[in-house]
Amino acid sequence: MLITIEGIDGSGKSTLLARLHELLADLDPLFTREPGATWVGESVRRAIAERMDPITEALLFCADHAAHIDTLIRPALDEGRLVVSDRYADSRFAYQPVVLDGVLPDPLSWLFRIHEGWSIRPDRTFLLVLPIEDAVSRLGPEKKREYFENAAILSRVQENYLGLAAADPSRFVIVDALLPKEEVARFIADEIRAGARSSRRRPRA
Ligand SMILES: Nc1ncnc2c1ncn2[C@@H]1O[C@H](COP(=O)(O)OP(=O)(O)OP(=O)(O)O)[C@@H](O)[C@H]1O
Ligand SMILES: Cc1cn([C@H]2C[C@H](O)[C@@H](COP(=O)(O)O)O2)c(=O)[nH]c1=O
Repeated sequence: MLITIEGIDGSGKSTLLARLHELLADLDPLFTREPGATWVGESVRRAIAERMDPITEALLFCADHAAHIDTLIRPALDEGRLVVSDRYADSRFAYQPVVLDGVLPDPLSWLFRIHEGWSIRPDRTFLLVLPIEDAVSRLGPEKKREYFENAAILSRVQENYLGLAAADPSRFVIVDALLPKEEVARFIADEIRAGARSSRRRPRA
């Protein structure tokens, strides 16, 4: 079963993942992330830091996703393991349309087409949602942030996430990221456990 955790910068994903490691340890999940689970992720970080052109950046994120699926996600799913990824394809569908706005006529369709035929659809996606000003204040001083991490961009990214969730309500679970950390983690851990139990009863398609 493939679970993904999504949300804007500062929504609490890393904090949540650290707690899920403890709460779900008995299920022996593969915890992984994008970008950064493969060496391709290092080129992505470099592209972000150097403000490479947006198409190069988008394609590097996609290359990281392909390598991530090939080397980690597919093998783990084939072994029947639970996989929990901190960011996944929806990060592309939420962030890159903002960065590619004005560069391509229809960035989201372009991104969907690039993923077609090889990406693996998550079984469930938990989307952490919070007011932009809370996310930005959690991120700390402006000069230390990556260029995505400003209120104007994050507000558009969160709108994109909410659009994706509205279009796919059976996959997305929207979670109030202002709730106390422990409440967020326990709610999501319980949902993952319930999903894992029912997927054991169902053969994989
Ligand atoms: N539910 C919460 N309530 C209050 N503060 C929180 C909550 N979750 C996380 N935080 C705090 O918000 C800050 C950002 O959290 P975290 O690094 O987990 O976010 P993130 O989504 O992983 O960000 P990024 O995508 O930029 O890596 C941290 O200081 C963390 O302690
Ligand atoms: C996977 C992915 C990520 N991003 C952005 C989102 C963040 O601002 C940075 C780095 O991710 P982190 O986990 O918060 O450190 O990259 C993106 O724009 N597109 C993507 O596909």
